[in-house]
Amino acid sequence: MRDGVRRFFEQDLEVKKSYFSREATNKFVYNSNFDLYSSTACVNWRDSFACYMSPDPPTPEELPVVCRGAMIEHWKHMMSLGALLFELLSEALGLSSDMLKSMDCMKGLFMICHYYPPCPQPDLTIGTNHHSDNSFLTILLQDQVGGLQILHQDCWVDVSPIPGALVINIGDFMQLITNDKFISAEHRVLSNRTETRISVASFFTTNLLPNSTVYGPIKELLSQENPPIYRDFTLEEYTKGYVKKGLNGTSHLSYLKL
Ligand SMILES: O=C(O)CCC(=O)C(=O)O
Ligand SMILES: [Fe+2]
Repeated sequence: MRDGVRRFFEQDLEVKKSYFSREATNKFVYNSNFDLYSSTACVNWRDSFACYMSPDPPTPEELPVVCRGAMIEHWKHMMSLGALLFELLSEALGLSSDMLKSMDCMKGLFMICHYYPPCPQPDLTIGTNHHSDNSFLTILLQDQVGGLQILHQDCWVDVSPIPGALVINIGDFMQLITNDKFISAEHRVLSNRTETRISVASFFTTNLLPNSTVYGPIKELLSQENPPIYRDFTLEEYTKGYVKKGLNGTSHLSYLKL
């Protein structure tokens, strides 16, 4: 998969250009900084391409030839791993194992592939600014370069790459529906001077696709001692606000606080 991502970004510029778009609901888009024009957040040192893989998978022809096989293969693995993770998380909440799946938490899979070129002055920029993901869950594949950090007790901690390992992040939607039982992971990516870094983030969300499903804190998790913290929302509504705010280091969760 990482080789496929590299092939896409390192191919002929004219071919790459044909995929460029800022139309966020297009099935496949290639651009730099999705929030470049929508927010005042600082610009990040990376290019990305993204694709809506579920619920309506692209035809192979809709994907770039240099990475289409890898993307389809990776997506299938993400769907089966996602199913297992949602079952385990449901059980961890004391709910029936199919609860999160039955709420359509894995209806949408939005795959984002990042390419972080080396930066001559890494201290003056950042690869990906401080944020938590607008997903239920994100499965992240990173290469061996490093740079990913997670915020733990107000300190940035390196998430050092482990060969063969994936990073699983709880996203904002999971925090919202579990009424803070699970907390979304705040993270960022540093730039480096010498090496290109590649990562693939598989977001379980329908993102900006029309989706009228209304989510809110799961009733079974609420009680008199644990009243709802958040109001109901749709994934589309949340994501629109999230894109507008951009990756500016502040959480969008407070927007839904009761
Ligand atoms: O490149 C990475 O390791 C992280 C990317 C990321 O945080 C994201 O796509 O939300
Ligand atoms: Fe992220």
